[in-house]
Amino acid sequence: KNREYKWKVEYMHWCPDGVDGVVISINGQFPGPTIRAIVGDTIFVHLTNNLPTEGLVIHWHGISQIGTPWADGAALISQCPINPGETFLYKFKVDKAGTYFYHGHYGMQRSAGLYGSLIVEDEKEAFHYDEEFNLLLSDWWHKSSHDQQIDLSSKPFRWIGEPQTLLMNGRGQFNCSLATQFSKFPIHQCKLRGDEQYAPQIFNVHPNKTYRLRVASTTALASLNLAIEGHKMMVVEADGNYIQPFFVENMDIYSGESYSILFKTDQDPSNNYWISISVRGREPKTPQGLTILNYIPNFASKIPNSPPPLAPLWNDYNYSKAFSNKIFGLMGLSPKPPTRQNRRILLLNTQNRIEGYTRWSINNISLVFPTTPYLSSIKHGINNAFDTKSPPNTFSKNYNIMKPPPNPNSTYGNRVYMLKFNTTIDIILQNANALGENVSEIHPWHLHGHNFWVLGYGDGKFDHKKDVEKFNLKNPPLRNTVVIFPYGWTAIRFVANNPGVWAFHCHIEPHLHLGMGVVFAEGVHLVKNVPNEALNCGLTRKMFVKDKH
Ligand SMILES: O=C1O[C@H]([C@@H](O)CO)C(O)=C1O
Repeated sequence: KNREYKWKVEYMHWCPDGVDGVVISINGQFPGPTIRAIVGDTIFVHLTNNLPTEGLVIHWHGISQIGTPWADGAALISQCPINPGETFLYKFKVDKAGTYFYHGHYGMQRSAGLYGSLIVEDEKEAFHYDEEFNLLLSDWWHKSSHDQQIDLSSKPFRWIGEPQTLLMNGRGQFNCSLATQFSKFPIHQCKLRGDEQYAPQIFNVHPNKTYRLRVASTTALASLNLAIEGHKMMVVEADGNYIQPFFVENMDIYSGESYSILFKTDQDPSNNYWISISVRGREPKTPQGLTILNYIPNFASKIPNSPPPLAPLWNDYNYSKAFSNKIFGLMGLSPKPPTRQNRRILLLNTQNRIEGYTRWSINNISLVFPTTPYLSSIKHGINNAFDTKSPPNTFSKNYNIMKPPPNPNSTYGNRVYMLKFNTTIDIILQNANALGENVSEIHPWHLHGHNFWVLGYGDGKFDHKKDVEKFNLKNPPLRNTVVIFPYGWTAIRFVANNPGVWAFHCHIEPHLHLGMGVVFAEGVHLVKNVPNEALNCGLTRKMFVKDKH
């Protein structure tokens, strides 16, 4: 079935957390409209950019874009930014059921609120539930994304700091709390009618039923821990892939990830319960995000009679690792990886300086985008569009990942990893110490155009002998986003079988902005005609776009 949408994107006054602000809206909505489709459908989004002075793209996070790499919505990789006033057609097939989302992929437009949910239903879902809810998680700053962008690009560097508020479906509370009576800090109880833009979305449930919660995180920065007070969660889907179901009391979710969980409303039906999200992996300065699981027929205003769930300590990384290590592919439904790889690429993640600017680098190169999108410059052999030398396949064996870089200087670059079509690629993401002593941060890495198998995680420096032997080739989960833990490594495998050019990057938006990503190209000669509307910039503009005047 074809599903057709007309979207207008513009700035709009909005009050996501009780403080007046400005968001990027779609058709007057924040978050943007939810797309619901059935596997096999074709989506048509006619996207009009009504931002007065900025280009725009939208990335369909988790959709493989097989045969339509120009619709991936990664600015200057798959297409030119859509100019103000212009309309671009995103046309792509949703070929895999799952919980997805979409978001801006140019500058810091995701931080500005350009996101929404994309749900692809299966013809017949593999598990039973009575009803489902959708929960899109994000984080919110009172400083505008423009100011943040300028801060990050300043000398001396100005970090954006922690978010003011965590949002659930675009709603949070900054000046008040739903849980004052349990709070250690003096803060007002929220007095809400329920129709405020920042009033929490209440989840209404009937006792003794099974619910599916589809949860996705599009945070700009925060890693989160999600809990439903008193309710065990069975995790059944990760990034649109079946996983071996397992039970948890709370779960970590990193930016770029999505999950489905099933829970039973088997608690005392005379009470309501908290649904909470809390910051992990960075010292929290942001209050917990809260809403209510409302057992019908209780009033939604009935505050639960115990405090909100206590999150694990922000720096209890063993707790986070234990969660990640519980995720396995579902036997029978989740495909197995090829047993051998053709190429192994090691990517060292470091924080660096370039001419006094603070940047993130991969194998000592900090990514900057060319002015012509890679997809068309590679397809048409335009070889002055970017640096066509091969980027480094690895980093120095002697690099001490436990210490700040001995020489913090790196360089800007826009090279591309050319992957031989249909070969199996292993990537080892190696974390290291950042610029400060004894600091190494969490980075969730997201791959466009593919799912990959997560073969393993480890502490310290990756060892080509011992660690490879421990790879899980039996039932690794398929994902499109995976985290690297502080001072650790993560190994993934994928098959380079999707003609196109694909970004692979840290999903923390300011980190991508500061260069934390790489670009892969594969089978570009097989890519059919890229629509001219995607080429209206850089060197392709003169070659392919006819002047209308
Ligand atoms: O990119 C980052 O910069 C700061 C800090 O490293 C320097 O201020 C931080 O916490 C990041 O994640």
